[in-house]
Amino acid sequence: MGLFDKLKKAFGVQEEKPQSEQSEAIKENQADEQVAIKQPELEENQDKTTLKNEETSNQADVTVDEVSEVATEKTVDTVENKATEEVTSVNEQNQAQNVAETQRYYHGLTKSRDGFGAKINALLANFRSVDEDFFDDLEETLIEADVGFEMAMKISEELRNEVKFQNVKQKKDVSNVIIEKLVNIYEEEGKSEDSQLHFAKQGPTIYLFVGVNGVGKTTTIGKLAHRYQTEGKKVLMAAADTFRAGAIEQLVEWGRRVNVEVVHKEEKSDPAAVVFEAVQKAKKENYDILLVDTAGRLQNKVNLMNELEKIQRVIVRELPEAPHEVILALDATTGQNALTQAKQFGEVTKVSGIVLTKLDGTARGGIVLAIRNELHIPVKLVGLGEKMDDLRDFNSEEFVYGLFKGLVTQD
Ligand SMILES: Nc1nc2c(ncn2[C@@H]2O[C@H](COP(=O)(O)OP(=O)(O)OP(=O)(O)O)[C@@H](O)[C@H]2O)c(=O)[nH]1
Repeated sequence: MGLFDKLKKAFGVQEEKPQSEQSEAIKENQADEQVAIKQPELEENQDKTTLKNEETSNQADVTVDEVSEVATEKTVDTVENKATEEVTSVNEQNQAQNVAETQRYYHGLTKSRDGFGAKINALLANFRSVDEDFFDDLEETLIEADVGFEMAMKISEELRNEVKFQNVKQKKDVSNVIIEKLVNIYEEEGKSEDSQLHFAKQGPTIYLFVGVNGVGKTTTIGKLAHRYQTEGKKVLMAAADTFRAGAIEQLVEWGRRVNVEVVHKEEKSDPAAVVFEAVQKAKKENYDILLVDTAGRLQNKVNLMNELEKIQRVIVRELPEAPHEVILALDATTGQNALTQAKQFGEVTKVSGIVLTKLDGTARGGIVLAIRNELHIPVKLVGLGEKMDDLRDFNSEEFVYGLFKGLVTQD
């Protein structure tokens, strides 16, 4: 089933209620709805549970082969019950985690969802017939929502065809077709995208963070350090943004807050020297992961390129497979500016993934679609708030649900 069909199926739950009751029902029954959204996964989990139960029960049969029949029945019963209880509890935990994840995305994308919904509704309210003026307005609306110029043109073109072939007759069909196109193009473009964060097979993993000041790079590094530290990993950070004294202090402060050591030197020292020291320490003292903050001065591209090349040379000399990720931090609230920054950074270094920060603070979540369609760099992490655990692995489906929930209507 395609992503849009899943979306329709998931949102079908709301459609059974009258329009006026919907918003109240959404608030009250959010948890129920999240479970409904996850139904295919639930079914899948239940299948797995049955499988596991069958395996456990087979193992139990072998164990009790040599004992008396009565004892056998009792033992099998106990083993089966215990196994079922254990699997059920794992299942419940998974379900709870899925619901929590859906809710995070849903809340984190409130501004974007409302902004996008309002734009589409305003557009639909303004036109009587689907004519050329409508298509002009549609293109403008989509560009304003930051889905990107190319995508806006593509959707407008495809909608023209649908209208021509009479597949679109009513207003509600129009908004469905717009979202269907957005979702389908987004899904199609992401087929070969790898949104996983990669780790070293052995020895320390190194992530290099790039991005201009103020985008939330240091905050992301701090949040990630906290995540890995909580998972029991040995984490180290390197303050290789030596250009600004403030940047060093900020990372040191994060280190204090999350109880992670930070390698740093004085302001204006050679960033590659900081990285060299940090990599040596990570190797010698068996750290699992090293997170490197760098200065993102795009104003002087040649300097930036030289600096990043030197840092990477130092890393590769010590650990030939590293860095395992070069992550570009982009601020979602800056819209198209973020795309421009990504293109410029792409010219100076090979970026393996994007962390899109402050997604909770923007009404233009469409930027995620534009990044995929125009840049082909996977978004690997998203910032959905200021709290430490508001940094999430990017989940494409949750994102689409969170952005379009309530905008799709049933036939
Ligand atoms: N709402 C929200 N705020 C965020 C998020 N990520 C970062 N911020 C805030 O954005 C502001 C700037 O973040 P910083 O980490 O200081 O930005 P940074 O300084 O780019 O990093 P430097 O490149 O070192 O200058 C801070 O107030 C953060 O709390 C997010 O996902 N959501």
